[in-house]
Formats: sequence, structure tokens, C-alpha cells
Amino acid sequence: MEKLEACIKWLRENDGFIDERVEFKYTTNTGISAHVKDSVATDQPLIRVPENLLITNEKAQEAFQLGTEVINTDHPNSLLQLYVAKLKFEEDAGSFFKPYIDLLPLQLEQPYFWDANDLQLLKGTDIYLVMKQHLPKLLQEWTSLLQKLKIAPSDDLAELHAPDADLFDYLQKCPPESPKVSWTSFSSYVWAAGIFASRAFPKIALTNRCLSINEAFLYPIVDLLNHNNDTKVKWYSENGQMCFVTQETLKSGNELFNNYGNKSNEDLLLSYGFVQDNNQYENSRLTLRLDEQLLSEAVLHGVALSDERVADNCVQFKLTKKCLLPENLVQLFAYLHKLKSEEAINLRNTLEGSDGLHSILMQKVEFFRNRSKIDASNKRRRTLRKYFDSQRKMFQAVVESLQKRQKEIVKSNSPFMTSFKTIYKSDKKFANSLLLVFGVTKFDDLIIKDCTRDALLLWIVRIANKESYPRKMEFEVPQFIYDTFQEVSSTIAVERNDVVEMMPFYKKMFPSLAEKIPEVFSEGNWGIRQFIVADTVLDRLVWTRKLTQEPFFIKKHPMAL
Ligand SMILES: C[S@@+](CC[C@H](N)C(=O)[O-])C[C@H]1O[C@@H](n2cnc3c(N)ncnc32)[C@H](O)[C@@H]1O
Repeated sequence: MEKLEACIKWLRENDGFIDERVEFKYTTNTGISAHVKDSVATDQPLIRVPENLLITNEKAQEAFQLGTEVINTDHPNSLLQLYVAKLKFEEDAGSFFKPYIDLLPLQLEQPYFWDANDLQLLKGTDIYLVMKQHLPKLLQEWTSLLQKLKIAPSDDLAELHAPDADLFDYLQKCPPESPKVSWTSFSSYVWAAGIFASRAFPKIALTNRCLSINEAFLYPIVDLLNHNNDTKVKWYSENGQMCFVTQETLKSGNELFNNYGNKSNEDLLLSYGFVQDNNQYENSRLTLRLDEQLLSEAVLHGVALSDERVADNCVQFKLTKKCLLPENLVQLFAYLHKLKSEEAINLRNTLEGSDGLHSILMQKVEFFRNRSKIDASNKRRRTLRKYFDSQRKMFQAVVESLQKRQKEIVKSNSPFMTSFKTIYKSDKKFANSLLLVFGVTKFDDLIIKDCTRDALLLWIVRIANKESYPRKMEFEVPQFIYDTFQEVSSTIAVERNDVVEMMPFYKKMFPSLAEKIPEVFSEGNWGIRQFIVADTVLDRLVWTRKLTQEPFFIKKHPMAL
């Protein structure tokens, strides 16, 4: 509290202003926070900070006696971060910013600074991947800055840059709060980057003269306000002061929040180390590693992927509450399930693809469900559990949306689909024969006894023989099934292996079926080749709905892209 009071005093002594209704306090859950003592509904600034109290690139350049040329616009805050590390970790009691710098916490809650056990729990999430990719980039940024400034690092650079270097391990062995940390260490730079990620403001709020949209500055006192999504606030510069205005109406005792940007829990956890309950901005990502050529071909087949290509062999889809299921994700999965015999994305591969996507999404649901079972014995574990749980809910919502989408596709394309269940009900003679073949009295028994595929093969061959039965079938056979059989039969080259594979099934069925039920299984051609053809017909035409295990014959029908 002393440090907090000293910082407020420093602000006031330097012509800063804090509305008297605002008071700062410390809570175990959220650290320092601001509350109002009285009701507040005003468009006047509650906090004003003179611009000379802000920590900006200009201050950093002045301190290092450099011009803007040293600032790399790709990393517009690197010099500033090094400056803040210097202010924090170099013994310099005389610094003008000392009361503010003293207040900056050494222990940050971002996962970069977690111990190995907690970090382990993040493995398998996108957060872990992002951090693993970010740390070497940060190391590179810091190394080249020190080289440019001719500052000798206190760390062994060869060790840090070694191909097998584990930068998480380095941070655990050399955490910023350890007394031996020097301002020229990578640890202090990662800490400063953590400070910027969790409390810097965009420079564009202060001035139009920015080196890049990502240029930031530190805004003492206002950076003590905690975050709440959707809170309406304004920050602007007026008469040499940075003003903070809340547009919310607050009652006595309410917390005075800032808004760090409406962020997903993933972003919040990564940059700030906390998450929000029922976060309406929650989102997830589905990252897929796929062969580069396959991706290019998918694009040629009409799947728009330009925003999703994040690296070679890699696409990433953003799943948001507003758009749980991007259409191009469904299309990509259709393409991935396209058979060689199919020229384009069609109804069959779209349905098959949606089942493939369903399996992957369910793996995500299960992953996060298992992770959310961790014991929540401390604040960090509680945060983690909330994060896992909100990701599980998010993927669950995507699964539900996919199921709904699949239902819609089935409904709107029903003229192109014939359910085997309907066939079973219509082809009484065939259905009765199955009682003898498999001992089934109703369609669902086929599924329970796991003999749907065998029944489908028998029925497809029956249809191929439809002209050979003395009497016309009592129901309308979809012509495309018959035609596909003829087409496959006239083009297929049956190989020895196909015969070997089909033989056990064939021997199980024949000749006994032909003897027992000749009126169904002996008219026309029931040779083994017919079943090998039927097997291909089945692959090309039949989609089995995962949810119900109900097979459908699907007519070739293009899907609009
Ligand atoms: C800009 S600082 C705010 C001041 C901070 N409370 C402090 O003690 O210095 C951002 C940090 O505050 C904490 N924080 C901010 N908003 C929060 C919230 N809604 N719930 C929990 N922690 C929050 C997080 O640790 C975050 O990294």
C-alpha cells in the first residue's frame, strides 16, 4: 500500500488529478483496483495524467541518447521495453519515474512466468503454441537491439540461442523476481514485454505521430484499473494531459473499470493472466496441419482459404460466438473427404466431411473436458480451470452448430438422398430375407448386430439384378444406384486382392442364401465379382450418418460454394 500511496502522491505533486470519489485498494484476487466512494455519472475525466509522466518512446530515446532510427517499426516498443527493464532492474534511486516503477509488479501472472507443472497443463492448447513461437522471436528482438545499442548482455547468448534451448526453463530458473536478475538479462526483457502486454496503451490515443499502429506507452495510475469487457471508457489527450473518462454510471462501491479491448479468454490469459466468466467474446481456433499441395488443390476447388493460411502446411480457423462454424471449414472437410471418382465438392463428401470435422471437434471437447478436471486449489488453477471450461463450452457449441448444419443439409437435400431404412421398409421381400440371413426383425437390429454393411452389399447386388426377377419390384428403385453399379461394373479392374478380401463374406453367404431364399438370392448374377462392384458402389454412394448410424444412398449433387 505504501508504494501505491507514493505513486498517487507522485502524480498529484506533478499536477496530475484523481477525482476524490475514486479510491484505490488492494484485493487478493485482482491486485490493485479502483472503486468509487460515491455515485458517478460524468463525462469529465476521473483521472488526468500530465504527459511528462507517461513513459513513451521519446523518453526511451532520450535516456539512451538515440534518435528514432534505432526503432524498428516491426517492433516499435522494443527500445521502450528495454528502457522500462533498465528503470526497474538497475539500481537508480534518483529516477523521476521511481514511484511508478516501484509499483509495477515483478511477479506477472501471464503463463510465460508459470512453473513447469502449471505450464504442463497448457500443453496441447493454442496458448502454449503461441508462447512457444513467441519466446524465440522475443529473444531475437532483444538480441538485435542490444547489438545495435552495443550493450553487453548478462546472459550467455550462445546458450539462449542454442537450437535445443528451452526458454520456458530459462525463465523458471531465472524469474524476474529473482534478486540476481540484471537489466541486461533476457529475463528482465521478457518481464518488460509482459508489462507492456498487460498494461500499455496504444500511442495513437495520445498522438497521431506514431511509428506504427502497435506503438505503445505506459500510462501511470490509469494502468491500475482492472478490465471488464464492454465497459465504455475514453482516453484522450487534452492540454498536455492524458484524460481517463468512464462512460458508465457507477454507484457507490462499484469498481471503476477500464476496457483493455473486448477480448477472448485465450487473449486475456495469454496477455493478462486472467479470464472472464461468461465471456461473450470467447473464441477458439482450429489449427490443421495439411499437405501444402492438398491445400492448394482445395483452393482450386473453390475453398476460400486466404485468411486461414497461417504457415506452410497449416491453416487456422477462428471460431467465434458470432460465427461458430465458418462455411469454408465445412467446405475444406468436404474436399478432404472427396473420393478420386468425384470431381468436385458435392453432397456426399460434404456430409462425410462434416462427420470427419465432428470427430476432430469432439476430440477438442474431450481434451478440454479432461483438462477442466484439474484441482482448483489456488488462484492460477482456478483461472486455468475456467479457461479450459470456457474452451470446452465453445467447442461444444461448435459441435452443436455443426449438427444443426448437417440436419439442415440433410433436410434441404432430401430429394437426392434415399435412406436404407426407407428401403428396408419398402422392400418387404428383402427385409424378410434378412430375418433368415442375420436374424433381424427390424431395421435397428442391423445396426445393433453390426451387419448394416453386409445387408447393403446384398441389397446393391439385388438392385443390379432387378431386371432378372420375374416380377417387377414393388417399389421405385432410385435409378442412380442401378446406373452407378453399371458404370462401376464396366470400368472396374478386379484384382486378386479384391477377391481375397471379399471371399470370407461371400463364403459366409453363398451358396447357402441362394439355396434357402432363391426368390431373392438366386435370380440374376450373384457371383463374387458383383459384390466387389457393390463394395465400390457403396463407397461412392453411401453416407452413414454418424449420430444415428443410418446409411443413405446419395445422388451426385453439387454443393454451391
Ligand atoms: C493493467 S493491470 C491492472 C492493475 C493490476 N490489478 C495491478 O495490481 O497492478 C492488469 C492486471 O490486472 C489484473 N486484472 C485486471 N483486470 C482483471 C480482472 N477483471 N480480473 C482479474 N484480474 C484482473 C491482471 O493480473 C492483469 O494482468
